[in-house]
Amino acid sequence: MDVPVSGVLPAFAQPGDAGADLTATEPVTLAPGQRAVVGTGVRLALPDGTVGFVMPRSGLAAKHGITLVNAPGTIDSGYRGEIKVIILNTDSTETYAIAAGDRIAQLVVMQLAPVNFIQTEQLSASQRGEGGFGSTGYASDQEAHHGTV
Ligand SMILES: O=c1ccn([C@H]2C[C@H](O)[C@@H](COP(=O)(O)OP(=O)(O)OP(=O)(O)O)O2)c(=O)[nH]1
Ligand SMILES: [Mg+2]
Repeated sequence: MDVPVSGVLPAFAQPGDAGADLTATEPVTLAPGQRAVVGTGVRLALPDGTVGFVMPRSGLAAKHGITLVNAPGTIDSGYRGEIKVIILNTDSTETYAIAAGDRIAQLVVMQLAPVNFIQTEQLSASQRGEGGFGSTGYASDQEAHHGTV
């Protein structure tokens, strides 16, 4: 799909990538445990029926403990403001310095199913039923299928 962009163009690093990289417009230094809202300079007009998700970059996460507080951040199709990244340094000892132009997150655009929420008295039956939160067990050899929480 074509997505009109004003300002900075998100860029795919490789053909086939799901996420297009988002870069910081300004330098930011994050002390251990500190978060910051960082501009990307990207403004989009996502087509109706699509959503953008701002996702962490796994390299920054694995090497430096950098993640996003609200991962994934949701970009509504009607949003025309600057995409911002709510970045967090989870490392307990190391400060992390972001320079202007550094790739700090990635944008994944997806198509949505149209949804109408309809109030009802009774939901259809399913095999899972109300089971969740580990109801099927935690590992292949552990107590699986022991019912609901
Ligand atoms: O990581 C993010 C998350 C959101 N947004 C922008 C785009 C999105 O469309 C808007 C609102 O986001 P969300 O609905 O998650 O925030 P909210 O707290 O519910 O705000 P609102 O009342 O404006 O919906 O903020 C960003 O730029 N970056
Ligand atoms: Mg909202």
